[in-house]
Amino acid sequence: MANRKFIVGNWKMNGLRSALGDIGGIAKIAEQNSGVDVAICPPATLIASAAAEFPDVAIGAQDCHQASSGAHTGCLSSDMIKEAGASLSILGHSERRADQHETDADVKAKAEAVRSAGLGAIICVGETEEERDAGSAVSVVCGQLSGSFPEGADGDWLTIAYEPVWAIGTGRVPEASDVEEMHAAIRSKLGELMADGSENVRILYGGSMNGGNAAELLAVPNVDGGLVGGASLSAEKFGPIIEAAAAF
Ligand SMILES: O=C[C@H](O)COP(=O)(O)O
Repeated sequence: MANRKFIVGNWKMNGLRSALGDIGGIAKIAEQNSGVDVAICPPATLIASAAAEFPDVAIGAQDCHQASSGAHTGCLSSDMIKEAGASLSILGHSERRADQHETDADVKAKAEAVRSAGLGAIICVGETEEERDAGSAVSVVCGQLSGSFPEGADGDWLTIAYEPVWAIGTGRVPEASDVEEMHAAIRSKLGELMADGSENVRILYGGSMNGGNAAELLAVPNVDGGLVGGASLSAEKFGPIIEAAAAF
């Protein structure tokens, strides 16, 4: 499984019903590049219609509450996103860690809830610019990974996304050597955290990936795909990334 690239679009808080056509366009490109796994994570309001209209592309959520039900106004459970048609959820994105104060413990609980529902999880980790400048990027990211890691995980449903916070939406991308160092550290940490199957966990890079830099980033050892924000919002921009992944 780890030899198939995985390209995931995170639409964040973008997209009304009028954007469903873009998902259709992306689904078509995904179908033409069947050697790549592709998923789109639109806002929760579009999950059901996207999943119904485009059953051949994986649709994911951007978050999920750790509880199965209860007094959590505005939140969605893993069963709810599954019923809507999601097959996976992004968890612990740095924007949620910052804006909603999500902790590693929250992300771990969310991942366990997602697994219980039979969904895939993409757990996000990444350092701030200050942490990188201080030389602590690898220890920060490995610490986040350990703290966010679900109990007893095997490799089949789990993906890790390394997203340096300072590269998200900025047009700045780390040196390939820095990406290589971090992905190797994550791979090694996964080996410590998992009894077996760690080699099957895909590690995505995220942060200003686009059609112009995707091939170089995807060629870095242990980069098994991409988690793409701004460049996933249209088939025109996302297509070249999927096509770059298909070349591996
Ligand atoms: O989840 C996606 C990432 O935050 C990357 O966003 P970006 O591609 O707009 O930099």
